[in-house]
Amino acid sequence: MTTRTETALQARDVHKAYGRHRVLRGADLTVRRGELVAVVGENGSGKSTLLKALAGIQPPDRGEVRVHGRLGYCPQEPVLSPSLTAEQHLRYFAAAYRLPGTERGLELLRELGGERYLRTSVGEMSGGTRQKVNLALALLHDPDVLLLDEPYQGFDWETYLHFWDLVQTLRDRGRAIVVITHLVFEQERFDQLAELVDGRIRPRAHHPEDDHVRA
Ligand SMILES: Nc1ncnc2c1ncn2[C@@H]1O[C@H](COP(=O)(O)OP(=O)(O)OP(=O)(O)O)[C@@H](O)[C@H]1O
Repeated sequence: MTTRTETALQARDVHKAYGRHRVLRGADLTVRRGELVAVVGENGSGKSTLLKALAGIQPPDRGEVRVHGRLGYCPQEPVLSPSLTAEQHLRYFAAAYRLPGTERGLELLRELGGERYLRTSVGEMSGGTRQKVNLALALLHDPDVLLLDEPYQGFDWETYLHFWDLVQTLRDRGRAIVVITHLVFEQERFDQLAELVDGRIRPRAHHPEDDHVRA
């Protein structure tokens, strides 16, 4: 039996440098099941670097990352094959995850309004549609911990709202979700605001006056 207080992801004292550029300098983050966390910070503060470290794409130079359960990572730039269709991507990823079929992927694409592009090759898709496929693939295996790097880029307004509904549903089902976002409005959506400053996470208090204001 699992409860919401269970830790789903824990990062301790994470350091990462590119050459002499020390981007992460002791970042700590704890996310529990059923928690939605926003990672915010200035351009270049290291948000994507942190997510890559959490996802294991770019292991930290120092520090520790623990993920409890299955991980899903949606990178900022879609990693898709231009010559394959959305349907083919779903099939290949479903096989890689050993899923019985592509139903969940189809459902996700439907929710995001990308279903009509199932037989379109990725190379012929718009950026927003590519991002829908990217997100559906990251969610395909129903991960316990979801790391999303500005996943709504290129989404039209309606898809953007559907995206947050989807995130809310996953959160309510106990998934732990970390989203990089430049938006500081609607802060009440989030259980934690984690601000990256000088390579460390600084918990940010909720300021109601910031709501409905873009960064
Ligand atoms: N592969 C790399 N090699 C060298 N430097 C890098 C690399 N990736 C990122 N950087 C640098 O590390 C710093 C942090 O980059 P990162 O992409 O993590 O920031 P970010 O907060 O996600 O930025 P943004 O808000 O613009 O997306 C930047 O100065 C960037 O130029």
